[in-house]
Amino acid sequence: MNASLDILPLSSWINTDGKPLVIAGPCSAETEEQMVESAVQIKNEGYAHVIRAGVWKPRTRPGSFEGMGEAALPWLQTVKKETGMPVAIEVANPNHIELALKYGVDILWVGARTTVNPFNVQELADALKGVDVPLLVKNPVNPDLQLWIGALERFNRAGVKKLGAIHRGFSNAQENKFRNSPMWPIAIELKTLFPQLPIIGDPSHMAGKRALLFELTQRAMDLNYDGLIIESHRDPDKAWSDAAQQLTPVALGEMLHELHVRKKSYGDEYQTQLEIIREKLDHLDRELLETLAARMSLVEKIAEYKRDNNVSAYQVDRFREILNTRAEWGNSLNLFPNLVDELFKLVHMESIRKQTEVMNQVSA
Ligand SMILES: O=C(O)C(=O)C[C@]1(C(=O)O)C=C[C@@H](O)C=C1
Repeated sequence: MNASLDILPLSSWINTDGKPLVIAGPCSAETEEQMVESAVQIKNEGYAHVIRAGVWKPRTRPGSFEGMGEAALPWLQTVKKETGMPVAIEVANPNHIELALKYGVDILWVGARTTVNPFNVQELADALKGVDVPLLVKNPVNPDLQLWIGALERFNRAGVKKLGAIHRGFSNAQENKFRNSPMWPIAIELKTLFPQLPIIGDPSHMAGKRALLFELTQRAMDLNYDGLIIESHRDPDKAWSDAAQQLTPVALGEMLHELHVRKKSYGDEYQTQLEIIREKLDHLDRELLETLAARMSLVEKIAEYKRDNNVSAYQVDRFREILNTRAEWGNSLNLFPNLVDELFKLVHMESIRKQTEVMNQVSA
């Protein structure tokens, strides 16, 4: 894909002493007292760099608490005064941006339900022209990487260089363990395309419940995310929104303490050892591809034979047999069953594509 983003590194706009950025705070700003008390407790735990709060809440259905709106913004000024920490809120329209800037909000984020709509995103981007404020863009609710990239591009083209992405997971069509499925490969692909783009994990919205927070947070660290945005409330069970997924500031501190924060690399000796193993991997990958290419030429041979005899490309019985035997072989080699299953489904799809191409070739 031909795309590029001209962005500044995270460390140029916030100092985290080389640690992952931690943005913590209540789902919603409910009262000034709740906001300040939650923020002071978070500050006292010593792990967070930024206090978050929801001021305007996009809710699935009307009637639930939709945020305190502008009234909550002076409370965030009090939070800044009491803690000395920067504050971050979600914005969904140009008016939100204007108010956030008027009240000195330090970092903005765009929610998943906004990222999904390019008209909306463009309006926000236009409102941010000439404004020097860091902006984090949540993934769209649907698993569409292009839409996520499109939103990042719109902001970047409007001149937003202090830019990052928040991975909050994707809406589930069916019952799922997670409130929003992480679908990690989508975020990995984003990072692969834009290595300089900071990625912040949002385990709270992926999890939907406290019990799942740790595994998601650890996974984000294992994938070398640049930071975390986590909901924390002085009294989570009494929270006006997202009660089940919020942690007390102390519980959040305990959870972060348990976390293994991974490094990107580790010294010369480590690097030398790694290079030796990577060389072996290069060799094996090359062999893997040569084997695949040899397999494809046999598949092509079958295609010609099938074409001459007018036989269909797809052979269900043979494909089922392939899946079963390869699953057994994989099992005996200690390979993860999904890997073997998906690999052969992918290889088979390519066989079908190639065979239909060969079989439908108009002869010269
Ligand atoms: O065995 C065949 O008939 C093939 O064409 C090969 C192959 C394969 O890739 O292994 C491809 C398509 C069929 O559906 C089944 C198997």
